[in-house]
Amino acid sequence: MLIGIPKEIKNNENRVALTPAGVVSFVKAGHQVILENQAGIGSGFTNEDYLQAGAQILDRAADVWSRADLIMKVKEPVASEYPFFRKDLILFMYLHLAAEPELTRALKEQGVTAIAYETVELNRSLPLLTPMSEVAGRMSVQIGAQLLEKPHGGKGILLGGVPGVKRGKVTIIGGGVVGTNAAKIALGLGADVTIIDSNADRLRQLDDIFGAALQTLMSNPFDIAAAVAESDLAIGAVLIPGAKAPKLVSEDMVKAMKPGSVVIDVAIDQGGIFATADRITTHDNPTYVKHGVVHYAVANMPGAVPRTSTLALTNVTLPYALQIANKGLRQAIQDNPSLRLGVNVAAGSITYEAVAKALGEEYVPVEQAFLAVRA
Ligand SMILES: NC(=O)C1=CN([C@@H]2O[C@H](COP(=O)(O)OP(=O)(O)OC[C@H]3O[C@@H](n4cnc5c(N)ncnc54)[C@H](O)[C@@H]3O)[C@@H](O)[C@H]2O)C=CC1
Ligand SMILES: CC(=O)C(=O)O
Repeated sequence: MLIGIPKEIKNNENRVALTPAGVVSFVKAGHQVILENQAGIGSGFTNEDYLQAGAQILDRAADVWSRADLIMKVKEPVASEYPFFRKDLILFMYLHLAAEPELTRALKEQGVTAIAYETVELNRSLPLLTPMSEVAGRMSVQIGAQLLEKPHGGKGILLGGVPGVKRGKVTIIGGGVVGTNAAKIALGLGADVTIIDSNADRLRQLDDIFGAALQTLMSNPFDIAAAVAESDLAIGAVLIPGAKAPKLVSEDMVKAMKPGSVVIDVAIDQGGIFATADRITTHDNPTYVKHGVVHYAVANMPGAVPRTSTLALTNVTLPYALQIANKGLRQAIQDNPSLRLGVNVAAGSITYEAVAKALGEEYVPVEQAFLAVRA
């Protein structure tokens, strides 16, 4: 198979979908890799590194897209990439389609097979989302702490406090991978941390992990409102796989926060859980102020720490990509139910139920979608 790696073009997205080590694995398995000029440079990998690994470098993105059978990227295609879509193309990358109706339409119209990293599922976990959630969870507190500083628009609070002065309050809504990693860093800084989740078993696990240092709360509007109102930093970390994020924090709840408080909606890639996170921001211009509260809503947070993120992401995506290349797509998804769950669009249909529901469209199981084409 011919695997294509375009350079990421989203704002400040410095990750790349394949490392030179990944190229070696593909080449050893009898495949070819074509890479856009300088695609890896933001992550510290030069053209020379890729050439030595056995890849071919092409100058133009259009050539990579038009020649490859399988395009691996990190982030979802942006509008200028839609013209590259074609019927026999396989895409493997983050897609977040519940929040991307235009992209979904373009994929369906062109008959592309689109596999989303974020819905590949193994033993009730999301192995291709996990490492980036670890990164974003840790970053959320690092960034929140900085935004709370006065020169960054915050109320001038040091999250850990100092002896004789109260520590800052952090509320994390969603206690999965992002939430747990945010809690780790916030507790490490000495903050007063509360995690809210709708899953009682998850709250028990968190209590076992962190002990009395962490306050756990069951998710309901009353407790969310009370916790958010008294937070210096509130973090959105809820996920219902494939679906649009539920708006758990209303505009009134945000209005009840003190001026200079900070909201980091990590779940913005799925639409966000704060009603006031009404736009996606970029690393160039990451914040805006609404009701006196500083909001951060960057959908590609790990793109700012690309060296760590590229290595962590490609560690987990490569084995799945190799299965697609070695067996062909249809055999690979037949043999591996985890990978099958990643197929969001195929043969002109939406093949992931939560995405179809979020967009108000018909859901067609992937086998049926392929059969319809053959018939
Ligand atoms: N902005 C960015 O750059 C990044 C965003 N993300 C996003 O962060 C979000 C969270 O991801 P993960 O932590 O990996 O997901 P996860 O599946 O590990 O955790 C989600 C948690 O939300 C909880 N939850 C579900 N409904 C809830 C409700 N009504 N109230 C409270 N909790 C509820 C679940 O029980 C679960 O513990 C996702 O949208 C993911 O795509 C992840 C990485 C980077
Ligand atoms: C999860 C995701 O969308 C990201 O890492 O950018």
